[in-house]
Amino acid sequence: MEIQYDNFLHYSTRLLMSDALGDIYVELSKQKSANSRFMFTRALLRKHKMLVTTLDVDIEYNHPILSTSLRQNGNAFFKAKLYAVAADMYTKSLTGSDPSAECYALAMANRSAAHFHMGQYEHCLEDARCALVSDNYPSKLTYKLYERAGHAERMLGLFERAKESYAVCLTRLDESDMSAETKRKFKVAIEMVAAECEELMAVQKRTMKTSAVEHLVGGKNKNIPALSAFVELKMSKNMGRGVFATRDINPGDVVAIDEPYICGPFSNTTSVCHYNGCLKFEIALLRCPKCFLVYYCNKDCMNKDYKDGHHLECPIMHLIKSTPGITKINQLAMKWFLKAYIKMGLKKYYSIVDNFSESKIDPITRGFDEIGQYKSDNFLTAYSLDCNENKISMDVLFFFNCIAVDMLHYLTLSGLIIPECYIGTVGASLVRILTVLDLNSRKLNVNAPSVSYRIDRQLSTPFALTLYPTISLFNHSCDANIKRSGEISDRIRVMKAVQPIPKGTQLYCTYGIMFHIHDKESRQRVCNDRFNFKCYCEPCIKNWPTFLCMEIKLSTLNILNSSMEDTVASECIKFVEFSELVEPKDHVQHLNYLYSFIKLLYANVRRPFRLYEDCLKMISNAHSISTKNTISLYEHP
Ligand SMILES: C[S@@+](CC[C@H](N)C(=O)[O-])C[C@H]1O[C@@H](n2cnc3c(N)ncnc32)[C@H](O)[C@@H]1O
Repeated sequence: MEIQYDNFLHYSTRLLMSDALGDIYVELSKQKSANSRFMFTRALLRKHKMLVTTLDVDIEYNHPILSTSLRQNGNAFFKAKLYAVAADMYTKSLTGSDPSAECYALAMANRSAAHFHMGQYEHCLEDARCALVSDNYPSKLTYKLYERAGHAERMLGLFERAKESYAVCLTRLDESDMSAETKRKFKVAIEMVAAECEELMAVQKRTMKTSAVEHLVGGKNKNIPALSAFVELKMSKNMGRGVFATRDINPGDVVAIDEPYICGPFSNTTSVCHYNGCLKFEIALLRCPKCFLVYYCNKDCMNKDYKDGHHLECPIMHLIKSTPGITKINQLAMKWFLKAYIKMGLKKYYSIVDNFSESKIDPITRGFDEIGQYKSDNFLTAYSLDCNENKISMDVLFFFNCIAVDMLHYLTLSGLIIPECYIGTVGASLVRILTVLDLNSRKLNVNAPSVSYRIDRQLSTPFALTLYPTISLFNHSCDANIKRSGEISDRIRVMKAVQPIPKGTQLYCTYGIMFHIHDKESRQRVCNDRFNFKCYCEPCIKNWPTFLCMEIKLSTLNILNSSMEDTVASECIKFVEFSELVEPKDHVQHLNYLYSFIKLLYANVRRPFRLYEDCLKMISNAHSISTKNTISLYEHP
């Protein structure tokens, strides 16, 4: 099996070097419960001194005299209008100073001014914001930073934000040591630019596109509010629980609108707010002034995150980032654990995870609350999602236990107090959280122009990792009949039917593998290696050919209903003409035509059939640009 975890051999190699690897996997498999597996692993890592003993990191930077002199050199270059050289000097000054010291904040502020003069408004904002969160920036100069931030925002077209910055600037004027007359003139100038922003905002509003609001077909499901009323949960022999249609569902129908239970940044992204549930894009985020590793769109998110657990996570961020496994999953697991633990308190958290026993629950009602509701914002719903804890091999399970031991140990060093009698259960819960995320977490990508402020800065990479508990109920098919709709950066995820789904049929999404692109062997390998299951979808069972080997012409072999042959043949000719004439960006305007064509083929042609797959692709692509992210989650007509 291909291992996708970083540093997978980290723990086993260290044990091997201490001559202690022995029969560890056999011993682990003998442990009767998840708690005892965790305690066994913890004892082993402790015995072989594999746990860190201190949170201290050796960073040698605090040369205030050198820093100050470099900054003063920078100021001289700045005065001579040599802004690039000045910025370089300020950077050198920053390198030598303690991030919590005044000289650091001053160098940052001065560099923001240099960036402004070079027309680098995004960098200017980044630096200005960084100086503003410092407790040591002189308050008599704060108005200047807000003025500069406002100017940079105005240049970037962020008029509303600029107006806010100017407003704060005016409130900080009293702290300045300007003369009364200078202050008066300064105030008039700021009020003028703020009024200009107001006018530009009005123009922006007039030219903004109106957004569509999505609704679940048939309204909300009574028991699973993020799903449509036209579906139900049912068990199937090969796939466990799954979502089935209780009425005919048409292409374009919305079948799920889900919000993440938990979400976090994808690796070191610095353009999206790290606070769970925000994920707002910003040009210049605020950095946590202590760990410098977490970014926020504003102070409110920073404060909320601190309360949700960042105060415990902050001193150990550098350790979490270097823990083996998948860093972003480890980080998300830590976030999830702290959020739940802090919200519920130790006793309640302990009792919930201790009472949870997957084997004792009816699989169909797993994750439902006491009043029969399955809600994506509920801890137990997310916690009871399908995970591979009982399917993964012992070496992988040992690896996850080691990560959980490390993470819990960091937390105790960071000040979390967990009595010894609770450690086994709490540690085992962390292993479960890690495995749930490993199977169910999804990437949130970005490649849409609307999330990038500059055309030349368009991104196409994952920016967040998320867990959607209701969408995780959908099983996979290499021929998905539902797909996500809207921009791929939308936090609220909308799933729409892309094919007809007759009553009684299962709704399938894709876990990233599609029959028309990947052959059966490679699909089965990914399902097995990445998700630990053997795929039982129709294309796998019937070994459907990939796109290039697919039937392209109509014949008696693929026509299901001979009385419809002529109609289907003439519609196919029209469709080919359509594909040649209409550009992909315009398919969205022809969705009703595409829906009717795919319905005609679904009823009359045996699959796989090339034109059906072409039409399916067009529908999926059109869905990905046909909606915008103003979606009301729990409101239906
Ligand atoms: C995200 S969960 C889907 C919901 C899950 N069936 C449940 O009972 O809650 C993923 C798991 O469903 C099963 N599964 C999903 N798609 C499958 C497929 N095409 N063939 C076989 N099993 C599948 C596998 O056990 C997989 O680990």
